[in-house]
Amino acid sequence: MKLTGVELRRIRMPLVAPFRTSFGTENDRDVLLIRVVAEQAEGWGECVAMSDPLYSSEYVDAAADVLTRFLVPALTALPRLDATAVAPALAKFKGHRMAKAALETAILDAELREQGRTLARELGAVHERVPCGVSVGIMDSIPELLDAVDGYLAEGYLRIKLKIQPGWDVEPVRAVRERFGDDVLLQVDANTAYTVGDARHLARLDPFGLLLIEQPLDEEDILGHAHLAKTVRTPICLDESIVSARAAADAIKLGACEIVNIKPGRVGGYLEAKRIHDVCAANGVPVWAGGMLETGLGRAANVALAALPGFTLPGDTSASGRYYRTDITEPFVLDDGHLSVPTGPGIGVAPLPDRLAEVTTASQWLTL
Ligand SMILES: O=C(O)CCC(=O)N[C@@H](C(=O)O)c1ccccc1
Repeated sequence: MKLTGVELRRIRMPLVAPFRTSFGTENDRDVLLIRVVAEQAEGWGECVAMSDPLYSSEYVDAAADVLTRFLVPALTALPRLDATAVAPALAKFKGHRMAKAALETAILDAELREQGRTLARELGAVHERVPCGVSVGIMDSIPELLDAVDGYLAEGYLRIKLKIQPGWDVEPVRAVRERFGDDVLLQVDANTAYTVGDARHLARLDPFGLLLIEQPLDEEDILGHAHLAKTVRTPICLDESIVSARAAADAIKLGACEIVNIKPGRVGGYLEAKRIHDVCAANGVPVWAGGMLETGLGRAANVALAALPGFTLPGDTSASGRYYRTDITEPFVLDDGHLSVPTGPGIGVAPLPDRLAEVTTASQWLTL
């Protein structure tokens, strides 16, 4: 593929409601999109970095900078450019996996559009629609939480994920179980808010039949999670810790997790995400698709990934309306608790020009 130009497009999308996690509250998303223009087609990628380095070390301004100064120039030096050449060409730059993922996705989207092939097919998808879960933030009160969960269950979500932190964990889980019963698929996500000294406290979640406890400890505390697994019966799932297929293999071998949340932005792109899926499948470890409040662009690609055979748990692949009143693509709408895998070439969706213009805050054209 011959690139003729790359656009860095910044958009601001208000959330339908504040989204609170153990590391902060999001009221709107400042999103960096990448559009690559090749001779035969163009492609889009969404950078999932947040505005502040609170989920991981990455943040949007840094992603825009590293793309402009290092990542995009490195690609223009390549004799032959296709999606599989991107990660090797960028490997010399340390970290910045979300920025790298967005660029690789845009190249992959353009390449697949040129060939008339879908991302789902490219990754090895085996389903045409995927079961959807929903992530529920930390709330000001238990009644407010129960109302939110009630609404999501009424919308048809097949799995509830509750954000937890010290002081908001056992009681909210108990309240949801008491109100909605034992059959609701329920899991919790701590976003690294606990320490291994909290093992006995976290074991108090065991009686509630949770699917998993997601990332209770620091992302670098792999052995801490392995130790925790000896005290807590509920399966441990890792998110922030799993930054590559190698990290997944190590964490599994060390007994640090029984389940993995795969987020393409966190691991450097959809090709690495597929490799993590394969490593987990080889070890009998179920995976599910995580989310980073993506617009319809990232959402489309995540739904394609979630259709791979090893994705046996509902993901955070919620409808567009979970976060945005109006998406920048045709909205993803829940149908009987599922989202359909896009069938168009590439990621299968593109921004609606008028809608994109409404939310655009900046645009930078990188000539190559
Ligand atoms: O449904 C979604 O897209 C969000 C799912 C979700 O809870 N994401 C969490 C996470 O830690 O997994 C998150 C929220 C905000 C920022 C980063 C990550």
